[in-house]
Amino acid sequence: MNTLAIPMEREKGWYLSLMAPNTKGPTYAWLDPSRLYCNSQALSDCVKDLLCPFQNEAIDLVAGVDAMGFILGSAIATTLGKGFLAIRKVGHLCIQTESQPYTDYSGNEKMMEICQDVLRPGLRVLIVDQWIETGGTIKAAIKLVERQGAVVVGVATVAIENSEGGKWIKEKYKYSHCIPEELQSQIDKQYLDSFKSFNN
Ligand SMILES: O=P(O)(O)OC[C@H]1O[C@H](OP(=O)(O)OP(=O)(O)O)[C@H](O)[C@@H]1O
Ligand SMILES: Nc1ncnc2[nH]cnc12
Repeated sequence: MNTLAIPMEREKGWYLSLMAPNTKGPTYAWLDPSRLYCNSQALSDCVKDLLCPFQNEAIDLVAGVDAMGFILGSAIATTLGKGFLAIRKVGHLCIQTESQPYTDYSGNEKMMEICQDVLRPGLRVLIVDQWIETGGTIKAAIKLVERQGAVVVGVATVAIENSEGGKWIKEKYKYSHCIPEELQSQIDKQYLDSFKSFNN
C-alpha cells in the first residue's frame, strides 16, 4: 500500500482503510489510526468530517487528549483559528494542575491532568481524541474541563465504539466521528474488512 497516495475517487470515510491492524498482541489497541494522518488528503478530510456537525457551534478553544488527540486536536484548532489546550497523562506538566483518575481499554488505572489557569466558567471547549473504546479516557477529560466551569461543546474522535461508555457519550454530548454507518459494526467487532488486504 502507498500510504501517501491520494485516490481520485474518495467516498465517505475512504481514509479508514489506511488504518493498520495490530500485529503486536492484546496489550495494544486493536489498530493504529495514526497512519491516516500521514496522508495529507486523509488528514484534511478527517478534520473536515469531524468539524461538520459543529459548523453552527461557537467554539472558544480545542482541548486534545494525550497523545494522539494532540495531532487531530491541533489540526482542528488550526482549521478553526482557535487555540489548543493539552490534556496530559500525569507527570508531564510542571505547573499547578487538576487531575482525574480513569481506567481505559487496557484495564489499567491511569491519571490525566490539565493546568488550572486557562479554562474559566462559560468557555466553550471542543474535546478531541483519536478513539473512544470504553469511554474511560474521554469521560475523565470531560470531567477535568467541566470541573473548571467550562462548557463541553462536544467530543470529536475518529471512532466511537458501541460500548456502554461510547453510548453514554452519544446520549449526553454532541459528537462527531468518521465512521460511515455501514462500517460501525466492523468497528464494534474490532476487525475491519480492509485488514484482509492491508500490507505495510
Ligand atoms: O475509550 P478508552 O478505552 O478509554 O480508550 C481510548 C483512549 O485510548 C487511546 O489512547 P492510548 O492511551 O492507548 O494511546 P495514545 O497515548 O497513543 O493516544 C485513544 O487514543 C484514547 O485516548
Ligand atoms: N487508538 C485506538 N485504536 C483502536 N482502539 C482503541 N482503543 C483505544 N484506543 C484505540
